[in-house]
Amino acid sequence: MTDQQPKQQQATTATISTFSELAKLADYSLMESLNCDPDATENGVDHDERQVFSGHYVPVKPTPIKDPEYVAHSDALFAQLGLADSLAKSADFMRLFSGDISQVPGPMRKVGWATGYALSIYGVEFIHQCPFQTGNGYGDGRAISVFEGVLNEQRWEMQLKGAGRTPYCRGADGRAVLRSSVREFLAQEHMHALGVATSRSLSLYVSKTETVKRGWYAEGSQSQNPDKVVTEPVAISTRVAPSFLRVGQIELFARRTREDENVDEQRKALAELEKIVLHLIEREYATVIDKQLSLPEKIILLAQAFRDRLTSLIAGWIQVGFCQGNFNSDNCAAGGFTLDYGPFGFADLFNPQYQPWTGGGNHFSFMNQPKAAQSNFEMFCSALQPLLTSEQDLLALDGVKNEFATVMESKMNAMWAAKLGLKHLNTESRKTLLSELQLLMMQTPVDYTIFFRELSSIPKGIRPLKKSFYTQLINDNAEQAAKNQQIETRWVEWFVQWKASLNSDMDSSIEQVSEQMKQVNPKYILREWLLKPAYQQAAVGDYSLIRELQEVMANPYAEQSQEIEDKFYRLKPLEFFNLGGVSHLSCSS
Ligand SMILES: Nc1ncnc2c1ncn2[C@@H]1O[C@H](COP(=O)(O)OP(=O)(O)OP(=O)(O)O)[C@@H](O)[C@H]1O
Ligand SMILES: [Mg+2]
Repeated sequence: MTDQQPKQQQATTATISTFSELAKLADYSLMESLNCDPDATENGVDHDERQVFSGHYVPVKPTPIKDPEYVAHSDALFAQLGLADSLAKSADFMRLFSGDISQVPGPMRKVGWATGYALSIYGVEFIHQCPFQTGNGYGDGRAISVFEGVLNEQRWEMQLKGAGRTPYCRGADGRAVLRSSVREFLAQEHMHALGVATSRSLSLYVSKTETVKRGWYAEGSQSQNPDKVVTEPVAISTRVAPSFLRVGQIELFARRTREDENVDEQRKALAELEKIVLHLIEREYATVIDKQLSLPEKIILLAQAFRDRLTSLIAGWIQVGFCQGNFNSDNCAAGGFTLDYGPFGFADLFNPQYQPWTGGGNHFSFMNQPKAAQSNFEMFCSALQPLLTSEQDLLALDGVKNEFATVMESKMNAMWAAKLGLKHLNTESRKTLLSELQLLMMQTPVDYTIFFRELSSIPKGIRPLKKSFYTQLINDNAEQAAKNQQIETRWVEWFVQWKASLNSDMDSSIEQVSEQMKQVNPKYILREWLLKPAYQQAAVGDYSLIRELQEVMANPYAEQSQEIEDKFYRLKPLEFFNLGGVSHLSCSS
């Protein structure tokens, strides 16, 4: 027997197969350094909207959904956490993750918590839009964390979404509907499978009897805004991440340091800011920032490390065709991963201005995401400033901030180069190769995923690439035919240039380069028109499409069966163009 075998056996026996074993792993020790809202009721039955003036969190008891039914769980995340699959349908587990925390065994607490955060949109602070005109009403309006603990040597937080009102609910119901919960549940795990950092999906339960009303689109509607009120079942999905700290949260405490003229209040606010920043380091950056360093040293390293993660994240989004849609600072995880799958979308057509959310505007569109991230990063750096006093430290932080665009650009270049199978895009001719490709993709237009996947096979000519062309969208008249001919000629020229670059970079076999390209150019992507039938069927109790999407989208870079290919590796059907709820959507809740 080798050394390896006993270890593997140990890993198997470490599986958590009962709820009480999971509960035993609860560990709130890091939270103890944080401040609880002094005005909160201790048992968390605090569900009315109100201003929260201070403290890092508010104890809140979730409101369970009525008659919960199991919809889905992520077997990939269960395996990573060491949870047995059988738990997902067990009574205790289901009770908690459908919102009933009243019966959990210790050391788990019978109360959850919500956090406040500030909001800035594209670098502009939003304060007066909160119901109290102070900014003290913004925060987790329907997200409630219920567990923090160490599983498989990593600390995780588990957070219910749609578990009822919190003091930050701003008059809303605190619920999430099945439609948006299915979208978020599937997208989170798909994103992980795509290799892009993200919060994860644990479980999804729906109520068999409780519904809420939401504005949505009538069948076949092309309206921009919802034109119908629909009654939808409520659901609770649970997401899991090392923490749910957002840029907006750091901003909130920084803002408070300059709000009050009273020196004592300022000092208190500064202490709260310092605590949340140290907590962020502990939760998200403990492995890269040494505990022994001084506060200013930690802060500069934190800014650098977050910049590194955030720029990689955005390059990852562009790589896979993802548009977050609403990339405000409150939807920007300070750990540098994807958070809040509300108005998101995976692009069918390549369009730099792709923006699935009708309320999002151009500034959060597909290719503007690097800029949106930069605004969030700048707000993050400004929020750290009150903790630095020396000129030298402030200059160092400014340096980290100012280099964002350069770092972002180099990550984008590396990402495009990888998608094209090239080693770099550093020369002028390579840059032209990329810009001409982007222009051609728009003018043709092409399906972003299918194009790069077909290119990854390194074809001999452009014919296979045409599989990605949306020629169906183009009018068939003489003028258009002439244009198409010109575009075709430009494609051929582009292809010849690309092949020449590929050959000049090639130091391994063509098969190896093709294989590498297939590792960054997914074959399967969670398109909105695939999600729609899945949540529609789920609303009538049929979860089979959700299961199928879970399986297919868990292996987005793999070749799968012919049947799967025929069904999922397809251009967007014509009837889905301009369709409300598919091509575009209003808010997501
Ligand atoms: N039905 C609702 N009830 C209470 N609050 C809500 C509801 N829908 C949205 N909110 C709150 O409005 C704010 C903005 O909504 P947004 O769509 O970004 O959030 P979300 O999808 O609920 O949140 P998250 O960022 O936690 O994924 C958030 O603070 C959110 O908690
Ligand atoms: Mg949000």
